Amino acid sequence: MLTRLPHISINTLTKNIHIGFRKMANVADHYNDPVSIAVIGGTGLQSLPHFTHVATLKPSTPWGTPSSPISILHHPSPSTGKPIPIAFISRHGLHHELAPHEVPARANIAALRHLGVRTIIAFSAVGSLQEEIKPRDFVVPDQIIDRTKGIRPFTFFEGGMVGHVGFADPFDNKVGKIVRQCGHSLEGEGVRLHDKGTIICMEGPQFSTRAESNMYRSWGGSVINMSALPEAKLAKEAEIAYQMICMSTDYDCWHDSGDVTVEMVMGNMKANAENARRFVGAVLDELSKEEHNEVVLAKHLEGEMKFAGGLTAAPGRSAEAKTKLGWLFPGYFD
Ligand SMILES: CSC[C@H]1O[C@H](OP(=O)(O)O)[C@H](O)[C@@H]1O
Ligand SMILES: Nc1ncnc2[nH]cnc12
Repeated sequence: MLTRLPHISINTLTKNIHIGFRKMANVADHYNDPVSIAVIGGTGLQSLPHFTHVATLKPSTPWGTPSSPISILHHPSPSTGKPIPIAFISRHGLHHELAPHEVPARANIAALRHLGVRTIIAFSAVGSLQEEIKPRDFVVPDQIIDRTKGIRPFTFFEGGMVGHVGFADPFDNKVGKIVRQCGHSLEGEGVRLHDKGTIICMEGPQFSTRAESNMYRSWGGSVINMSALPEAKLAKEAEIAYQMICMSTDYDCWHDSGDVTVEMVMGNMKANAENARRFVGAVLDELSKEEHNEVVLAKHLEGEMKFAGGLTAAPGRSAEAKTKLGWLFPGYFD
C-alpha cells in the first residue's frame, strides 16, 4: 500500500521550484544511485503528491533539456521497506507551457535512460472514441495509430547512424500485464478500467474535425491524444519498457454530447485526479517488489539496439552521431 506521509508545505528555502510533492527539508540537486522506474505525467498530472521528494535534477542531453526538471521521489518498497527511487517528469513543463508538438521527447527519454531508467509509466488525458469508454474511465492501451505530421523529431538514429527497431507492439507486454492487474485491483473503488485499446495519436494542438473523429472510429480507434508519439517510439529505441495509462476526459466531437473543450478535459481530469494518482501509486507499489526486478530493469530488451541500431558500417558513421549515441548507449557502438 502507498505510505501516506504528512503534508509538508512548500519550503521557500529549498532550491527547487516543484510544487505538489512532499519535500525533504533539503532537496538535493543530484542523485547518485541508479533509478530504474520513471513516471511521465501528462495534462492534469503534473506531480505525485504522496511521495517524498529527495532530489531535483536539471540534466542536459545531446538532444537538449527535458520538459521539466526531473524530480526523484522516494517510495518504500512494499516487500523490503527500502526506499525505491522514482523519476518524475512533467511532459508539458511545470506549468503546462509546452504544446504537444513542442515537448522535447528525445531529451526526456534520453535523460531518463541516462539516469538508469528502464521502465516508464506514462500518463495521458485522452478523448474517447467509443461509447463504452466513458469520461473518467481508464484505458491501458495496447496499440497506436500515428496521425502526427512528421514535424516532431522521432528518432535517435539519424545523421550518420541508421537504426530500425521493431514497433509492432508499441507498449511493453510485461509491464502492461502488471499495470492491468493493478488497475483491476482498484475497480469498484471509483476506477473503471478497459484492458486494451488503440490510441489515435494526432498532431494537434487543435482538436479533430467531426469527419476525422468519425474516420478514427471507423479505423477501430478507442481513444485519442496528442502525446503517445514520438514518446513510445523513442522509449522503444532506448530499450525502455514503456506503458501508457490513459484517462478519458471527453467523448471527442463524434459524440452528440457536445464538442470537446479544454474546460471539459480539465474538469474531468481534476475530478478524477485522486483516482489517477491511486492507480499510478498502486503500479509503483507493485513494480517496487523484488519479484519484478528483471522486468523493471527491462532485461528482456537489453542489447536490442546493439544490432538494430548498428546498421551503418563504421566508415559511414558520423562523428556527431557516434558521440550522441555513445552518450545514450555507452559501449554499444565503439
Ligand atoms: C488539454 S487537452 C489536449 C492535451 O491533453 C493530452 O495531454 P497528455 O497526453 O500529456 O495528458 C493530449 O495528449 C493533449 O496534449
Ligand atoms: N478529444 C481529444 N483529442 C485529442 N487529445 C485529447 N486529450 C484529451 N481529450 C482529447
